[in-house]
Amino acid sequence: MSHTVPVLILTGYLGAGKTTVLNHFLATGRGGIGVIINDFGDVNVEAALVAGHVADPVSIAGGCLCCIEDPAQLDDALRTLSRPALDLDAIVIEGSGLAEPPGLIQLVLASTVAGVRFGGLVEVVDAAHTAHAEAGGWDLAQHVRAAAVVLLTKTDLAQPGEVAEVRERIGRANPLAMVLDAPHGAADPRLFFDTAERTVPEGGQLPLWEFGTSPGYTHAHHVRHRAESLDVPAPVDPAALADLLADPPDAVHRIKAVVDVPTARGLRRFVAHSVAGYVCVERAGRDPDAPAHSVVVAIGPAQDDDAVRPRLEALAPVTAEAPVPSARDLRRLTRFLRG
Ligand SMILES: Nc1nc2c(ncn2[C@@H]2O[C@H](COP(=O)(O)OP(=O)(O)OP(=O)(O)O)[C@@H](O)[C@H]2O)c(=O)[nH]1
Repeated sequence: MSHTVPVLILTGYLGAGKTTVLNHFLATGRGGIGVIINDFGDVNVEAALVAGHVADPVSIAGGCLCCIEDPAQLDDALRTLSRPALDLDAIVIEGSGLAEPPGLIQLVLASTVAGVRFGGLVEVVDAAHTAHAEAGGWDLAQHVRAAAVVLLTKTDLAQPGEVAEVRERIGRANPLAMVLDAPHGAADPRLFFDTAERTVPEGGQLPLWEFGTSPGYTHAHHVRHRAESLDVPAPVDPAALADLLADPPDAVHRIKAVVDVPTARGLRRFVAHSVAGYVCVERAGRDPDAPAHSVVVAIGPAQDDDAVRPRLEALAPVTAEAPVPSARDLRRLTRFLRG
């Protein structure tokens, strides 16, 4: 049989921890891994969050892969990454936070690229924010049903009893899935390969592909979400950003930002995340000669009244002439720094 590269699908609601799992996997795993990333918004921020761990993540932005009508973009990416010269052990597709697992599986199964095969689906579930995700239209049962492995993140933030309850609900929806705690993405990378190995079912094994081809499955377009973004050649106001992250408009579940902030010692770059108002900020390196650049994306269930745009616009531009933010304003952002 000719060699085919397994394609693993990584799904999970907005901010569940997919990139964290992927980065942990890439940092601790062995072998060559190709990565395909799908951003829901037009601004391609996800690749920057994975970059540094992998040579060239292939990025598909501007919409959910599971909704695209023309799969050529995905096939192009799979064709590129499955070239024998690259000799990759696996390809991981990180779905956007809105991707429906069956839709993605279907897409991989329907791929015309001869060098790949479907290698299983790993669903990442944020154990601390399921209620918020469900309020946004995410459906736990629907998401875990097609998974071979379910990874529970944010177990460190969950209330007592919350993790057990989520586990129990997952068990009811998909008794055959392997459910594992993966705080801060810490899952054994071998799992991914094992998942790939288990795609040919033996006695009772979940026939994963059926979820992608089941005649009973019609792609229900996910609850309409809106991504608003700010992409400016300028630094942002750290205090306004801290306020937005910690107290986002109701319609926003997820914010991710890669921003420059002016300080007394020049521009500093930060990566910031907010999931249901839970904030995490990290420092990032920047080329001192590079011009200022800030990207902020806010995503959530669409609502008619737009409270999001003005909050984004309030972040920037911070011009070269503007006074450097006070140490107090800077601390409002840096108090969320991890470690
Ligand atoms: N405390 C805690 N934070 C976590 C854990 N896993 C992920 N995070 C944080 O949650 C935030 C979102 O994580 P990501 O990995 O970017 O989530 P994602 O699912 O890729 O996000 P989208 O691509 O926007 O859907 C980041 O700040 C992570 O550091 C965890 O187990 N515990």
